[in-house]
Amino acid sequence: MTSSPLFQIEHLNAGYGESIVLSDVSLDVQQGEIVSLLGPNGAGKTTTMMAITGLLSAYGGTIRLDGHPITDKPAHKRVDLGVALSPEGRQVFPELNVEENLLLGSFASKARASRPRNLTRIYDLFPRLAERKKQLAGLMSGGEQQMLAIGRALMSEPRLLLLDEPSLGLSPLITELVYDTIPVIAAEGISILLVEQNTEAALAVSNRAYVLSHGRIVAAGKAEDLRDSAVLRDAFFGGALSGAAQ
Ligand SMILES: Nc1ncnc2c1ncn2[C@@H]1O[C@H](COP(=O)(O)OP(=O)(O)OP(=O)(O)O)[C@@H](O)[C@H]1O
Repeated sequence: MTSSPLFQIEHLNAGYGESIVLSDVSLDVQQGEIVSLLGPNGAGKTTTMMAITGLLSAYGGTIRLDGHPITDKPAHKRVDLGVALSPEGRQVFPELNVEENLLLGSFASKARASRPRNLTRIYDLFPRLAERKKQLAGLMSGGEQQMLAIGRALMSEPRLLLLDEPSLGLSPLITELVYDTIPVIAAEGISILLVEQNTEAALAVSNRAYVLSHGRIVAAGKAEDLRDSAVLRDAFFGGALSGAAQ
C-alpha cells in the first residue's frame, strides 16, 4: 500500500518509572487494515496499547493519527480523535448490565449524540448482546464479556480500534465467534491493531503483523509470510533472535 497510514508509531520508547519496556518501536496501520502485534508474555504488547491510548506517557517517539501527532494529547482527547481500546481481560463493569456497559463507551465522547444508532449497529454485530441487554455483565460468559468489551469500544466510533488479547481465556470455538467479527468491523473502514499471544487466530484475520520481543520489533511482514517464520517461533520459544525481518 502506498497511501499515508491512518495510524503510525515512530521510534516509541515507553515504560514504567526507570524501567524502559519499549525501545524504538515503529509500526503503522492503514485505513481498514487489520494489523497484529504478536509476542510472548511480557514482550510489551499491553504497554504499547497503553502508550497509544495515552494511559501511559511516552518517553520518546511520536504517535500519529492521520499524520497529526497525538503523543502529547490526553487519553480522553485521543478517544474523541478516534482511538478506542478493548482492554486485556475485558474489564467490563460487572454490576452494570450489557446496555449500561455499552453506553459508558460513549459517555464522554463526541459519539454521545449517536448512541441509539451505534447501539443498533453493535447489536447487529453481536446478536448475543442484543439478546442479553439487561443481563448483568458479571454474569456473562468470557466470550460474551469479550463481545461486550469490543462493543463498548465501538460506541465511541473509533477510526482505530485496539484489541488487546481478545482470545484470552476463550475456547477455540468462542475465539472463532469473536474473531469472525473482526473483518466485519474492518470492512466498515475501521483500522484494527490486534495484540495477541494466539498467533494462529490473529494471523488468520490480519493483513500484516509485527513481532515484538523484549520491547523491540524483531520482525514485520504480511500475515501469510510470518505464519511459519523462524523469527516468530524464536520470539515465543526463546531462541536467539537474528533481528532479521521474516
Ligand atoms: N505497571 C507496571 N509497572 C512496572 N512494570 C510493568 C507494569 N506493567 C507491565 N510491566 C512490565 O512491562 C513488561 C511488558 O509488560 P506488558 O504487559 O506490556 O507485556 P505483554 O506483552 O502485554 O504481556 P502479556 O501478554 O503477559 O500481557 C513486563 O516486563 C512487565 O513486567
